[in-house]
Amino acid sequence: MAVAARTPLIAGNWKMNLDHLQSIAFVQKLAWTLEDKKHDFSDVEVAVFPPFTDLRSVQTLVAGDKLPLKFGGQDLSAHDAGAYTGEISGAFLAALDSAYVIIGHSERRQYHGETDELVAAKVAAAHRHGIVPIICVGETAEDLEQHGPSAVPVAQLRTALEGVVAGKEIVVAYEPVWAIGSGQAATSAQAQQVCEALRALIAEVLGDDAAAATRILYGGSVKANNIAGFLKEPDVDGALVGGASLQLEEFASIVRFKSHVGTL
Ligand SMILES: O=C[C@H](O)COP(=O)(O)O
Repeated sequence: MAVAARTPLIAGNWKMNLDHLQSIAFVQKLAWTLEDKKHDFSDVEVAVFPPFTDLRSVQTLVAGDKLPLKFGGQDLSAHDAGAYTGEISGAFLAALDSAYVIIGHSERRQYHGETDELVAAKVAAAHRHGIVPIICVGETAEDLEQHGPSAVPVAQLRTALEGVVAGKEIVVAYEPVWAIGSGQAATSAQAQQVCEALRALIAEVLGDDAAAATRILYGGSVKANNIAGFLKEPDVDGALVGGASLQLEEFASIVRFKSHVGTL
């Protein structure tokens, strides 16, 4: 399939790490490090996903210092307002200038019982508030053994796409559950195989133009020493990084993956 140019996106999911003071220090240092290395943010986009309690601090810093970093929430509510204790509305994330929101991360599915249907409702909520959802899909080791590499992620995405508002941007993150935090990343060929299947599904459901424009990220034990291998694959457009996004130099090196080409 001929694809349009897609700006790579390196997204750092901090999970439940760094409080609001630590977030300010980290974002400042990350911006300085990338500026020092003359990183071109229009060439490779960078986004961080702090805990909710950090978002206002990060927004204030990014806006005040006019930093070219994007940021967003790690989740949002399917509801917009009301008696939903503990939930965070997409309206609140939008009011803090969140560009993106992560939806359906495997840890939300595993520890909070999130279903594909709820993920679809959250995708719709993100689009109602003008936030680009990063829709996470991925198979467990058991799924892989029983159903092969693409069946479960494709089925998860098929349902999630029911929440998409026509014409609005999405990002998809393929994260094999067995690769998350395990130190055992998928091979770039494995990532490509599933990302290609996900792009074919997007073409089937949303059309060829949407498929060509949609960025598909790989996530799962991404490090500075394997990122360039993933990004050389035609259907991998970036990475959703967990543990390594908390290590300043490592994350900055992942962002600068183009400088690793030739070291593979
Ligand atoms: O959202 C990020 C993923 O869960 C990957 O985490 P990891 O890079 O620590 O394996």
